[in-house]
Amino acid sequence: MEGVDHLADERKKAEFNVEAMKIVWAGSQHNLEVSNRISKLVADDPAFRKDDRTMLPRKELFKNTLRKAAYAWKRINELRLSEEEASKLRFYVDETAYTDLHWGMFIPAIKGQGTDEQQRKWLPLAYKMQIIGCYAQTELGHGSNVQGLETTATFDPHTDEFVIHSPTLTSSKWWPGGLGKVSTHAVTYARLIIDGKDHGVHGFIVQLRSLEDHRPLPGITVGDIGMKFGNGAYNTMDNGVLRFDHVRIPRNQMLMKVSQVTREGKYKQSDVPRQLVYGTMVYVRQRIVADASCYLSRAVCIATRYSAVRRQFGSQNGGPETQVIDYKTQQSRLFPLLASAYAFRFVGEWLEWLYTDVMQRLQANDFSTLPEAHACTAGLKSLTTSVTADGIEECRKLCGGHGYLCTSGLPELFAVYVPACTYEGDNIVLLLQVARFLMKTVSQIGTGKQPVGTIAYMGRIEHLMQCRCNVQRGFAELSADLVEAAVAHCQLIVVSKFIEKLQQDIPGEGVKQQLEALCGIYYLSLLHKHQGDFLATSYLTPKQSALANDQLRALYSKVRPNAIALVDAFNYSDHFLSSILGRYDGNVYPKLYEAAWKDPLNESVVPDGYHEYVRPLLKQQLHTARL
Ligand SMILES: CCCCCCCCCC/C=C\CCCCC/C=C/C(=O)SCCNC(=O)CCNC(=O)[C@H](O)C(C)(C)COP(=O)(O)OP(=O)(O)OC[C@H]1O[C@@H](n2cnc3c(N)ncnc32)[C@H](O)[C@@H]1OP(=O)(O)O
Ligand SMILES: Cc1cc2nc3c(=O)[nH]c(=O)nc-3n(C[C@H](O)[C@H](O)[C@H](O)COP(=O)(O)OP(=O)(O)OC[C@H]3O[C@@H](n4cnc5c(N)ncnc54)[C@H](O)[C@@H]3O)c2cc1C
Repeated sequence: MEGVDHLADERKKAEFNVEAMKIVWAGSQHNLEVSNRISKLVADDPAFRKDDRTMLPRKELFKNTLRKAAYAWKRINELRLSEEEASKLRFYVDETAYTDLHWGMFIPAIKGQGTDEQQRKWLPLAYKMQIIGCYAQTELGHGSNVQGLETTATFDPHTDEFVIHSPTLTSSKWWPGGLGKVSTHAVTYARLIIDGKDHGVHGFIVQLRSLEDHRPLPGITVGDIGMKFGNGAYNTMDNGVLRFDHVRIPRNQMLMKVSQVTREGKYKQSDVPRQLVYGTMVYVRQRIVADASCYLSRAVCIATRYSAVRRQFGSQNGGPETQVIDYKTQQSRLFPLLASAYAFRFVGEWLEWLYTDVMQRLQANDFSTLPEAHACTAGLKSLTTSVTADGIEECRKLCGGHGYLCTSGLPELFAVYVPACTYEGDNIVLLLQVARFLMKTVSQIGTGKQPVGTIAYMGRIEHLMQCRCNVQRGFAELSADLVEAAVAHCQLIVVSKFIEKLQQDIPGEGVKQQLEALCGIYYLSLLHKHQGDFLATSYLTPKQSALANDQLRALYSKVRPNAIALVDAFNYSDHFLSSILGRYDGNVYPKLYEAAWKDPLNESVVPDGYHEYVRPLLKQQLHTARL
């Protein structure tokens, strides 16, 4: 029935002020107001339609993305949107595009690694989109091992230029988003060679395509790497391949904040750590953590609403069957994900603060917190993206068969999100970085150095003080266990930031109580999952473990009547969710039925191909049957 809210009874059960929770989720009243305004702007504009995305062939899909990106830019300028509003617009348009890499990596790379003079030259062009850039680091042969990159940038003192070259097939740049078909420029990572000496990997601004006719410049071979996983999804992006054949660029196009090459060909390093060349990755990892809660909450919103609509078994005296959300098994799969969405929201806020703090310290030449910032961004990126990708898939299963339909919104959401476990650092490779940081900390505790920040707790673990460890010895052999330790460390950060959030003043009737329940679900479900470890190490007795499980079940019951309101607080429009199962009004069945008839296969009653391939079979069967 149109216009009826099938979830109205569920909404009436809420024991807290949903509007106040919306503010907590958005971060502030101001953020909520901007979100509401921009979300409506996008939803009301047919140019941002996306319900046909999974059905479009690649070329059409890609052209459509180009159209949307150009239109979004036009609207940003017409409406004079601020950076914050433009970024919200990109969020609600909800289509991965070359612009993500231009704004998200190309510009930050120039800002972070370019000198003031370089920034003055390149940033105004990039801000006006008079040049479009990408981040060309990964090669066919190496992604994780950045120091293994093979592209060379050889200084030619006669012409005061670098010669950028791809010496092998495996040195071809491979994967950069926006590179395949759109970017005019790339921040390209290459080994700096001066006078035969290899100075390691550095960033260079290289023009790839003509600003007149968009054709590749001499010496450049460039194209798209082909279709990726899923329909629609990440195929709106032109991930590219790029080869250089002795391409010359002026010396001043090496990004020279961290190290410089003089006119005479002298290599000089600033006082800043060379790891700042990796700074763009730290920035983007932080952004990815902030985004994880958005993707997870979206899937959880769909699965929660549908679980309240869907009924199976349990009818008494001809009454309605049981809502599947009332099954404890459904709750034990769904509610920890709901709790994780909130937990990731708060840890994302904290990480943004940490990143800003580190950047301010770097400005003042204080590099002391850089290793911790690297460990936190790498570890939390790994944890939150893994849980989110697995969580989206779990939400699909929680929706039963209908979750497998593209109209549920979940298959595309999974396909577009799952590469986050790989890009910006493979999740295991990143956890190994955290493990290395933890082992270094243990070795420093042994020398009497007190750990601070997110590792302060290690100083309170008695037996660690007696440990003497060499970071390398046994590291590879024990790396699988060390990765588990790294995950546990990151989970501890998430839990402690959730608890810190609860210590703040949180207005709104019942809001804090709901967040306390979610926080409990978050840590108790982790405790439940890893109870074997806790029991084996005697951190818990079997009795405590059983009590914790009782408490977890009690919290599921506490959250149950509030579940719909807790996902309403994410404040997602139907346009943004793009899911029949997750509709705000819960009017699922008529809309599923209606959508099926819109599928291109149903445009004709007899399908194309029937006469060639089906009818001959049927005729043959008829003949056999007569025999
Ligand atoms: C139109 C309107 C507006 C629109 C707005 C749009 C906004 C968009 C926002 C977009 C946000 C997101 C977009 C996402 C798109 C993503 C697309 C994907 C991009 C990519 O994937 S880019 C490529 C990423 N590649 C990687 O991540 C590679 C992973 N590998 C590495 O990071 C490293 O090489 C390594 C860490 C594995 C290195 O290991 P190792 O060889 O041991 O290291 P070394 O190089 O020798 O260095 C050792 C020491 O350095 C420390 N270290 C390492 N990394 C860092 C770091 N990043 N920061 C600080 N320190 C670092 C390391 O710990 C060692 O220290 P130690 O010697 O132990 O003290
Ligand atoms: C959708 C998408 C977009 C991307 N966009 C960009 C972009 O814009 N710009 C760009 O430069 N790159 C981009 N990339 C590339 C991306 O950054 C790399 O793919 C990523 O860093 C992983 O590197 P890899 O492919 O070399 O994986 P590999 O390192 O080859 O990983 C293969 C396997 O080996 C394991 N492994 C690797 N090293 C170790 C180790 N030391 N110890 C234990 N196990 C290990 C990994 O865990 C993994 O299981 C993108 C990738 C994707 C999928």
